[in-house]
Amino acid sequence: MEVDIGNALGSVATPGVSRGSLERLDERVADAHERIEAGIGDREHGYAALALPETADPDAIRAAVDPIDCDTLLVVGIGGSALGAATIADALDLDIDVHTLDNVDPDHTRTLLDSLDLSRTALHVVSRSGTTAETLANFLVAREAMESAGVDWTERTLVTTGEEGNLRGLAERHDLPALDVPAGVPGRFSALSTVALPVAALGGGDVEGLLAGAGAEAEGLTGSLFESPAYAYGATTYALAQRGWRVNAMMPYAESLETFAEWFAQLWAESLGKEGVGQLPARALGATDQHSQLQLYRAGPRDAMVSLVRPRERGDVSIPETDLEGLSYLGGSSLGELLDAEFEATEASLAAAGRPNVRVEIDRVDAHELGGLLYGMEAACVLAGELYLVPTFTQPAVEWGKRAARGLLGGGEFEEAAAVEEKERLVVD
Ligand SMILES: O=P(O)(O)OC[C@H]1O[C@](O)(CO)[C@@H](O)[C@@H]1O
Repeated sequence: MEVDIGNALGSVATPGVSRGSLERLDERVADAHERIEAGIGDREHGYAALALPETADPDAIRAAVDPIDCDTLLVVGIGGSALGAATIADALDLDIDVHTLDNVDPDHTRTLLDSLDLSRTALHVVSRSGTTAETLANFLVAREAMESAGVDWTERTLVTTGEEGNLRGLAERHDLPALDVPAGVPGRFSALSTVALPVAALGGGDVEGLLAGAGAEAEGLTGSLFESPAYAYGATTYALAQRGWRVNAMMPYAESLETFAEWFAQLWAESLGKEGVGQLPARALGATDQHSQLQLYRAGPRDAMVSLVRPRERGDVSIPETDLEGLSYLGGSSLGELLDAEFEATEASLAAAGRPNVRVEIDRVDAHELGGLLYGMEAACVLAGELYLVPTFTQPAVEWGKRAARGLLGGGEFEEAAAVEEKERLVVD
């Protein structure tokens, strides 16, 4: 990935980041890089994610999926246990249909299961903890649907999970093919592992290409934001947040990268949102959200930076010549040219309003470039966590709600459940 931070500088954005500040910040980047390298080398919790280009084992993943013959894959997982696979499936041309069950909306789950030929569908059930309620509930519902359809689910279910937990027990009891989640890799950093790569392996995708792209980005991690695109992105977004730009709108200009923005949102929010700091990741899509969100990013509170992402190469569709009044300027050009013009125009429009934005470019949306983009954003996030001085690899704040929900469902005594009952009420209807 290539990162252009020109429109984050003080000469463009108000407030922006001066070159002097970037140079001073680069001293901290050098220290942080040493810390990160040491963590990678020692396979420390969290940092181990940045070793995946070396440690992931495509052959083991392929061996696990080889027995499974399907036209459709249903990924049953949530958060980091689903978003990586969904991003890969959305971006790459796979020869299977991929659906994700990453919520417990009864209508959606029912409609999706009813729409599938379950005899040609495989399940990939993914949970690092092996205890996540939504994932296990959806698995039980999907399994029952397969049984009702007379389909032997044990023939078509792959599991990725930790050493312990309900899911591990289930896999052993039914002798299901099971992959281990990589040690020391939090869910949101696990796209390039046994958590998400099976979708590429099952769908004829280029698993080695994904890892090679990530590896190339890893080689680019030097101790300076002026040399490493990932660190340039991580350091600049941090510096902008310090100057009040607390929202980061991730805006890819490719439909195939829409889910990437969702994946990025978990990475950025769950890693950096703690101890009162962090940046709110907003999901946007270019050019579509120029016609919905851009007004706010250009003229709303001075708190939103925009990250514009695009592939330099893409297929294209020419726009037919027309003599329709006012449209002849479009005739003879192409949708790709229009999209690129929109990208550059939006970038310039934000700059003209003194609103910071960062450009992220990849050559094209393929396995290699996607691997590099995912890895680059993970490394950017790890660096930003070092600069924010927060524990990047934990997410303690999500546990309160889990205990409350479990208590409400009779899954044990939890004071949080009681707090739900005591909700303050001022109902207007
Ligand atoms: O893989 P698991 O343990 O089911 O967790 C799913 C997701 O839930 C979280 O723990 C948040 O609740 C995320 O960090 C994680 O990606």
